[in-house]
Amino acid sequence: MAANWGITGSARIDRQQLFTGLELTLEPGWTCLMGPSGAGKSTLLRLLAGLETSATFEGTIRRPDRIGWMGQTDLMQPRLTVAQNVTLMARLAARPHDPVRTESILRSVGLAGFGPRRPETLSGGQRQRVALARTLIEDAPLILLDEPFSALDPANRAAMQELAYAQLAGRTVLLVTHDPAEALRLGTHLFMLAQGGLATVPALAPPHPRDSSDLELALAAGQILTRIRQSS
Ligand SMILES: Nc1ncnc2c1ncn2[C@@H]1O[C@H](COP(=O)(O)OP(=O)(O)OP(=O)(O)O)[C@@H](O)[C@H]1O
Repeated sequence: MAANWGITGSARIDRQQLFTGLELTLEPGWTCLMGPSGAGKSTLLRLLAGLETSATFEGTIRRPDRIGWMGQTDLMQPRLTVAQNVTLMARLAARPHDPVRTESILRSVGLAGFGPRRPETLSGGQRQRVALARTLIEDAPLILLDEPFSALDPANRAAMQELAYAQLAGRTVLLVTHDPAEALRLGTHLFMLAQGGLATVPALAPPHPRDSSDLELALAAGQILTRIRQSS
């Protein structure tokens, strides 16, 4: 249940107003946030997560106690094994962690048997799968994703979108992305942050994730790209 999670308010960095009077309430499922570079998307996501930002924020933030986070970099600790990286948050918080569950989650992201390996032996795509496993193991109801697939090659990106969509079923997900096609594949609620405000963008009808070769998706992605370029 998404208990009215979201953000209402205004934010600025020094004299630069990022957004004013913004109201975002997250519905269950996938919400995608797009917009020109520098509009404040990452800042908004970090505010929602309770992470440090350079922004001065006035307003209210409604979020659950536990939040899952996945960014563009996998933040893996090179000296730890894959399994130790997946359970890092539990280790830091001195919470118990179950090796059987860790292996089961690794299997669910296509990394069965990878637990003892070191991060340097993994490809970029495999490292993002570890990052997804680390997000899944926390079992948070709200998941915030900041461009997690953008550094991957197109085939891996499409595979990760589908994997994340399947594995995060039932959660409330907010994805920040530069890629209109990614937003259209995954999102049931799409928004654009531009010129200090939030605008609704029409989403495609279910089923999601949409096929990446979908013609309707390609056309809509082109239109959104034009809109982003016009507002930057
Ligand atoms: N530490 C900082 N000090 C000063 N200005 C900052 C800082 N961090 C971000 N900004 C500015 O705040 C604005 C919003 O940044 P933010 O990263 O939230 O934008 P974004 O929409 O996520 O951009 P992008 O799509 O390029 O990642 C930008 O103009 C940026 O230059």
